[in-house]
Amino acid sequence: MNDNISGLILAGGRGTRMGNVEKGLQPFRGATMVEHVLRRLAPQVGPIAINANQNLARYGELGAGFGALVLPDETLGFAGPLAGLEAGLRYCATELMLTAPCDSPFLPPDLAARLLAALRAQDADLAFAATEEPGMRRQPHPVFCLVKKSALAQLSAYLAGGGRRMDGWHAGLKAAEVVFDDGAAFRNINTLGELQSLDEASAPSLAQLAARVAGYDPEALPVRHAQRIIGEYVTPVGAVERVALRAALGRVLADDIVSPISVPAHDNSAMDGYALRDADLAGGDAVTLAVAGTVFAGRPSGVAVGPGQCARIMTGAVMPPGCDSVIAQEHVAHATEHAITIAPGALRPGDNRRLAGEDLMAGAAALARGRILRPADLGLLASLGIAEVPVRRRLRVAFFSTGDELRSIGEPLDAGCVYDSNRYTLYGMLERLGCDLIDMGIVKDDPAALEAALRSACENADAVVTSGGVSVGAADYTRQIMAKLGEVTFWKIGMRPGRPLAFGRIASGGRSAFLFGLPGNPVAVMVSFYFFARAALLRMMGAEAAPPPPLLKVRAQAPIRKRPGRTEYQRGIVTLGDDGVQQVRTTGAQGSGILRSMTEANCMVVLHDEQGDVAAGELVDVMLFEGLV
Ligand SMILES: Nc1nc2c(c(=O)[nH]1)N[C@H]1C(S)=C(S)[C@@H](COP(=O)(O)OP(=O)(O)OC[C@H]3O[C@@H](n4cnc5c(N)ncnc54)[C@H](O)[C@@H]3O)O[C@H]1N2
Ligand code: MOO
Ligand SMILES: [Mg+2]
Repeated sequence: MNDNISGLILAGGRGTRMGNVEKGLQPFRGATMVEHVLRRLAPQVGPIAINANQNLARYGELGAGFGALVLPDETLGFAGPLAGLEAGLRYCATELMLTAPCDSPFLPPDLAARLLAALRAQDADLAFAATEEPGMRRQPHPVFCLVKKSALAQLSAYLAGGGRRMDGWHAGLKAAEVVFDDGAAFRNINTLGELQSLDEASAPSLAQLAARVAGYDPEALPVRHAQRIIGEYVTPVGAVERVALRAALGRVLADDIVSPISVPAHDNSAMDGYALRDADLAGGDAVTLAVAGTVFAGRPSGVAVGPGQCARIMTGAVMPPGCDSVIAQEHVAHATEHAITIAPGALRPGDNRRLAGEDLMAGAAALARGRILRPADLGLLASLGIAEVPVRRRLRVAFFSTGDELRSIGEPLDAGCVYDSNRYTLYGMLERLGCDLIDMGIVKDDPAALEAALRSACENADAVVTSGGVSVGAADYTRQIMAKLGEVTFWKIGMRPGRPLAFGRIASGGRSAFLFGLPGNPVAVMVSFYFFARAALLRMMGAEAAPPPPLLKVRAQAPIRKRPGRTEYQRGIVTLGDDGVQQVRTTGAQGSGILRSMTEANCMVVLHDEQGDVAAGELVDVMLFEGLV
């Protein structure tokens, strides 16, 4: 650390190349971009600050652990990095200041030391980094700059004259250019695509993940193993946006919310009644107290209550100093405007007093990141006075059906054809997860059409969900094309329905997307979605804290046939038995083409791998379709 150098992270831009997202706050390898820069820069400098013009509170929270202050530009209108440099230099209390942009998570650990050495050696006013790669022209990086505070006057004059060039302001000052040989260290991340691909570069391949599963057999893979591999392979999308409180319903919270205030802010009354001092009730006899005044909700208490006195108080009104409890007005033995009488034992010390912070204490964790915001969460955030929340951007999911036999609604149903229902169930399931959808219609069993559809889906979405063609039929080209476009694996899962499943990642046009190739049978597609795709998509949405729906134990109303060695998801109907206890029966025929079984059911009966036939009265696991919230 060099106490003679202040650090300044430049995060004041508008991130236009990232689609106006706040660059410094984008998640990257388990932290935000600005945190990566803080971690690298803080050890090289003394005081450190972040120049930002939006989301100041969030930068403040992230910087707090490094003792970093947040400095907005003093010039209006996003004048570029020089305005940040000016704000930093004005504030700077050391001889020198070192700047780095917030989108350079790999900056060199010896940046300060090397720039300082050159600045001293050449007796320069500033020193900045440059890189030289074999066969390329030398590239200056003027935002990685060590500059003397004394350069402030020249900078301010340049800005006042309308100048904006990072490499133009110091004409006339002595500048040292320091060549670093590690170009990658100065790599800045300009687009969300770059951010994502760098994040992915460190991820294990599907084959590596499969190798970690003991006894891995793609032809007979237990459900839990497939779920694990999928969960480890998918990665969350990075981008974060801030939305108004109401718009956050159903969205994934991107950051922990710490309570900025205590709720309630003051001790207050839980009843309309009289606030009093517990000491006055100590005798064990009936007590008469003089009414010293009245306290209404929404105002400071303003009433002094001495020994032998009480105050008339309304629900929610601030407790007067010295008062410990409240007696509800209907529990007072006798009351006039001026005095009340309380019978012995009518009240215990502390009754009906709500303590300041009993709901939430200032500084306490209110909501954890990764949570899907529900109605109660909106209310809780409102109670904290929070108007806007950071949420992950919506996941973009492209989906289509495959098969020559499929017809769209409105088309005549030719001989041997069926209407495409999977696209509608998929639409419903994806919409309920809160994804942005790209419905790509029906794609024929034709290699060129399939390839074009998969490429386009991959270039426009984070995830691609298809149905059909993943089994072994002669016209199923889907597998072949999927495998051609990326790392895709084809499993036979030990389950029913939903045995065949394709999963992986495909790439096209410099973009990649996770692929879920679900089986074509109308029940199989839903079961595969619920038990594989759903959790994976939630993870991609950043919803780590969203718990899976619970399994409940319910009594089987009749025997259920089940073959050991595979997981069965039978469609069930939970009802209330005559004895008032819940019971479940199956919907009857469980064929994976019988979609009616899904509409009749209100739950899935989950029969695990090792389970065999179920006797009437035995408890089975069920997962209810409808959640309350
Ligand atoms: N020899 C084998 N045959 C099959 C196996 C197997 O292991 N060996 N697995 C069976 C299982 S289990 C399933 S599930 C299906 C899955 O097949 P595909 O994913 O290849 O799907 P398709 O052949 O395209 O279609 C199956 C079935 O579903 C109907 N379908 C497809 N898409 C839709 C849609 N969008 N809307 C409505 N119905 C749809 C399609 O007409 C077929 O009847 O393979 C078994 N065979
Ligand atoms: O198991 Mo398939 O998925 O019959 O429907
Ligand atoms: Mg097939």
